[in-house]
Amino acid sequence: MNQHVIVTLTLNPSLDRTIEVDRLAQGTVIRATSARLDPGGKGVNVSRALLANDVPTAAVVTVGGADGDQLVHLLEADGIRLGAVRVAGRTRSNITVVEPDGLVTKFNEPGEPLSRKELDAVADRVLAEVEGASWVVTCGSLPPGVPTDIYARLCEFFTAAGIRVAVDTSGPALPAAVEAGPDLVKPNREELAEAVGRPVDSVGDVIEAAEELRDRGARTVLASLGADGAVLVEEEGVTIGEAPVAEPRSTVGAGDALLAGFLAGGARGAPALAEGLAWGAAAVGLPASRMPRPEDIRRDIVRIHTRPDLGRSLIA
Ligand SMILES: Nc1ncnc2c1ncn2[C@@H]1O[C@H](COP(=O)(O)OP(=O)(O)O)[C@@H](O)[C@H]1O
Ligand SMILES: O=P(O)(O)OC[C@H]1O[C@](O)(COP(=O)(O)O)[C@@H](O)[C@@H]1O
Repeated sequence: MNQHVIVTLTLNPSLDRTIEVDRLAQGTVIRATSARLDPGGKGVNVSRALLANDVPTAAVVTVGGADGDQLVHLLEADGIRLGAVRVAGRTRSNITVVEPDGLVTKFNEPGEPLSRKELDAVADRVLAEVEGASWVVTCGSLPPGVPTDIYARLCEFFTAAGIRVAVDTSGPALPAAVEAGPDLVKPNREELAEAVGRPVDSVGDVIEAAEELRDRGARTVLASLGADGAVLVEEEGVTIGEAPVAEPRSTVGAGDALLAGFLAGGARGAPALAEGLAWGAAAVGLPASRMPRPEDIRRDIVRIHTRPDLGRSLIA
């Protein structure tokens, strides 16, 4: 029975290698103080977070080469319901360097091209998973050469089939998907600014940009703003909140945890934004891209602003 499963699609997943260093300095040899390997990619992380919190999920991913085998191995070890589509190109590795104050520097590989036949196989695999699903979550960057409108086309297809679609992507794929009328988009500040073609410097700017994406087709916009929390703009109005983290450990995957918590909250009838903020904050307090478990999540730190200051400048 597939009822209420949240299906994620990651066309460009990764092995996420995270190293912690005392200080990042270019042109020197730096000894890492710790190293960790996680399965990665935005949809993969959303599924990992949902699974860790007992929300039914399935992850569809492309996998290639020995690194693809390792990705499958890591996800199977986690117990994720996996739709792995074998492709010719090697699965990429993304490297994150974390400094003691939680400052993150990321090196994301572009990934390898997917052929038309491989894309058709991915679409077939998603179709096999989605029957009766509550959401399809299409996530992450597109590998080189993949048509920019692929998320838009998937969105039109699944929306017509009565399945809600969430999109978390960057670059030209985001505005293209917005036009296709997804139920939810989750841009971060940079992605939002790029999508509207102007800077987003204050909470008021975020709301204006999110409203523009709604005018263009997105039903709901969940804009994530790092340490500034998140802004939800939907038909019912605007909700703004944050969940402060005293000692950030790693922000990698925080956006994915926010999105997973938001979807899980909605599915459980809990206030979705508050749940997303609690999951996002919990992810920030954990090393590398570790996804929070129930015992990591503190709902008491979430603040929903009833009288937000719309002129407030964003932190960074
Ligand atoms: N330094 C931080 N302190 C507290 N929460 C944070 C911090 N960084 C990120 N978050 C939480 O994680 C969410 C996603 O982070 P953000 O950087 O906006 O997204 P992404 O990871 O997609 O770029 C934020 O909306 C917020 O809830
Ligand atoms: O597809 P992209 O944009 O290159 O992002 C992939 C990376 O994003 C992550 O999903 C982390 O996401 P965020 O830090 O943006 O929340 C990593 O697991 C992965 O390495």
